[in-house]
Amino acid sequence: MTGSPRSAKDFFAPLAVGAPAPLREIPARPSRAIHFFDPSNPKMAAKVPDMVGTVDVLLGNLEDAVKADNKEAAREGLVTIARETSFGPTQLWTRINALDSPWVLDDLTTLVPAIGDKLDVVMVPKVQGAEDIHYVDRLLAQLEAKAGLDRPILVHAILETARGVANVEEICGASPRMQGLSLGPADLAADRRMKTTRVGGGHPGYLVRRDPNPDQPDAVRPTYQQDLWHYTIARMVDACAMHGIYPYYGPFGDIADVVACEDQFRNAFLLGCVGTWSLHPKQIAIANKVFSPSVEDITHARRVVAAMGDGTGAVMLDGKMEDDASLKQCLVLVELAEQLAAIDPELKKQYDAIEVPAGE
Ligand SMILES: CC(C)(COP(=O)(O)OP(=O)(O)OC[C@H]1O[C@@H](n2cnc3c(N)ncnc32)[C@H](O)[C@@H]1OP(=O)(O)O)[C@@H](O)C(=O)NCCC(=O)NCCSC(=O)C[C@H](O)C(=O)O
Ligand SMILES: [Mg+2]
Repeated sequence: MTGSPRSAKDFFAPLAVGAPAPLREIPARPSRAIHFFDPSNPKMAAKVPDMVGTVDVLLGNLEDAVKADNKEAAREGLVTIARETSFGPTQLWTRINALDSPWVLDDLTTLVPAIGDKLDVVMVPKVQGAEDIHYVDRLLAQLEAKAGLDRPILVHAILETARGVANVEEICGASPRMQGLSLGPADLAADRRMKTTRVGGGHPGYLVRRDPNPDQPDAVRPTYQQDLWHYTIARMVDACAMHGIYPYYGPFGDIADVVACEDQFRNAFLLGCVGTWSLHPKQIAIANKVFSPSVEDITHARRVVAAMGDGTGAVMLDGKMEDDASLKQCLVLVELAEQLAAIDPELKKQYDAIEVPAGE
């Protein structure tokens, strides 16, 4: 039957006859690094098979950073790579072109029939509001039905316009396909008319200065650089948590500055993000390190879990109060460690070696 009226109760109904049923819950699959490659670049494409298993997500990028003349080659290159590669535990994502571009329709109508059974997530750039997700949602359902796919392809939105940020909650709740959000700091900075020309990361001019000391009015007053992206990432994290989907940092363009890259990734991890983008092979190890809880954190978390017994009341551990709420914080880390250990043997070894003294 077609054309039946839709109500809120139909949120989880397929949007096309024959399309797979939407998922009720987005699986928490490890995605510490979403590694971008240009499928039209032969050197990058050649590296993809060997990267399987070393990174949680491989993303064939079709949008910005792919030259206009190479758009078709990138699309076809991704089809070839997807068909010829066995991805094992590594997810395959793509970033399609913007919804107002001349390429996006061909991106979706080519990729879904050709490699829809291998594609886990479609990343949609420059999402402005729920209407953009509704468009992609329906089109994907039609294409999935036509291709006879038996599981839905998920959708990930990049937050990179002021309007997108203003509509972040409705974007996250626009479809059961919504898997997560990434920050697009370069496009967002331009759209907001911010005055940084960097691709993500901080800026030395964005700072606070210590008050003058009346006793030493001429003394140097230290300054403290602030995080330009704190507000946006915090909004993303809340909107994603509210809708049961996953927030990610985005690109860190200063490939050479591995120290600041690690700092930016860690800020996002601490605020609640589950992963980030990697633009260059050397950013993968940084992301894997930062988005995997440390042995020290897991040791502490497990000690709290053990000390809290039935999970109620308050206890003292190392001079600090722990209670029902801090137990929940620790469980976030313990659950993440379990998910990562299931796919990362080296981490599993480290986490398994942790000994928690009984009876604390
Ligand atoms: C940033 C790069 C252009 C740097 O490339 P290159 O100068 O070639 O770097 P290296 O010489 O250090 O490379 C060493 C070898 O590694 C290969 N390589 C480089 N990058 C990748 C990669 N991403 N995946 C696989 N392999 C890679 C090189 O080919 C070298 O190989 P070999 O010569 O055989 O040793 C380049 O890294 C790059 O283009 N990265 C991806 C950039 C990208 O995807 N940008 C788009 C996302 S960011 C964005 O869109 C902004 C966002 O939307 C926003 O609005 O904020
Ligand atoms: Mg962008």
